[in-house]
Amino acid sequence: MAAVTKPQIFKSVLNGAKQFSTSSKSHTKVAVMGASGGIGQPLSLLLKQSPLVSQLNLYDIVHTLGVASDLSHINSKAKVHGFVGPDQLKSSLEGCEVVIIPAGVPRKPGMTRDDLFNINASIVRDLAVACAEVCPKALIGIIANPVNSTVPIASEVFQKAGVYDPNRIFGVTTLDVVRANAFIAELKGLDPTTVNCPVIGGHAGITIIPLISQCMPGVSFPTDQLKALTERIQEAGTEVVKAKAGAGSATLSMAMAGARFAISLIRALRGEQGVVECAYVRSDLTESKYFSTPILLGANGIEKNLGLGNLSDFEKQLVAASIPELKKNIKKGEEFVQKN
Ligand SMILES: NC(=O)C1=CN([C@@H]2O[C@H](COP(=O)(O)OP(=O)(O)OC[C@H]3O[C@@H](n4cnc5c(N)ncnc54)[C@H](O)[C@@H]3O)[C@@H](O)[C@H]2O)C=CC1
Ligand SMILES: O=C([O-])CC(=O)C(=O)O
Repeated sequence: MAAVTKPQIFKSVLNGAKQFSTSSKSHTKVAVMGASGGIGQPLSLLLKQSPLVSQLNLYDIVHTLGVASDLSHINSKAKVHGFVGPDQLKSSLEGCEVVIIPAGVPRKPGMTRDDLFNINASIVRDLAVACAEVCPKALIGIIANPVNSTVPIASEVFQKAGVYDPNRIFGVTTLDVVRANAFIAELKGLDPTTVNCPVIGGHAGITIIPLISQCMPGVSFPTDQLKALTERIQEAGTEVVKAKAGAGSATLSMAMAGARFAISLIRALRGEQGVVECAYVRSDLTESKYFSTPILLGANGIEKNLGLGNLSDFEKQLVAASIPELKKNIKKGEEFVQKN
């Protein structure tokens, strides 16, 4: 596998503008759909702080005018506009080059991400219909769960509308990488901002596959510790759902991960070379039609899929185990759009 670049750590989320002296483009209009929610608000705050964002459109079915008013008092460059309710959906997307979608209900203890399908599938479908009509060329990052199905849903919607470009639709799995980095650093006593562990597959349970053998800097663990660490990364979302005890799932770490991903898309849009993030995308690298791998980002979204790299036997087993689950999740999403 080609080398994964140094992780786009949080510092660069805020200071990224310094890296853009070669770029001709200086305006990036970003929409956050579901901007009033647990993820939407801190994600919008982080994007408002980024000098790379010139306009931030906040869409939700409730409360966006208040969130937009609040954020607009921050003395950073981005102009903030609030849009509320379906009547303002299309105008919220006009001219947007990056659209991030955290709209949807979160889990409660005892639920799987797939249990969110019945509510979130139609939310993502309706937002995707609007994107396909208003900003079909935007780079779209889908946070709403179940990501394994919502990305195929959005893709089918774009396909139906005749504007599908598989290079522009991403399932945001950055939080899995952020967690893997944090947990590995904790176990090895490393500076967490210097660790980069690719995480491939999907975004639910056994489909989350950390490639600890490809971690930079190199680390190794005895077999039992490797298994326990892998399972902790796979179940980290559930760890937060349990700790929040009915008050939702990860919001703050997801906001940071979502901002990192959005800023990476913008950096690539602006012509920066070598921007790499793992993301769940249309893929022909495995038997699963969508699969997360490290992606070299460019002005048109996926510049190059960097692939799975050399897997250990343990990781090969994890990939094999994930495929039937991914196929099931993907089929469910595709059939939802075909039937509805
Ligand atoms: N990809 C990932 O790694 C992660 C994904 N998630 C997912 O993100 C989603 C959002 O989580 P939270 O922000 O905690 O939930 P939340 O309930 O706090 O916020 C969701 C927001 O979406 C809005 N919304 C509902 N229907 C909408 C529609 N049709 N159009 C626009 N906005 C709409 C709600 O009004 C609310 O403000 C959940 O599905 C959760 O499972 C959460 C953490 C990590
Ligand atoms: O676990 C959840 O439901 C939310 C999520 O996707 C995560 O935290 O990874």
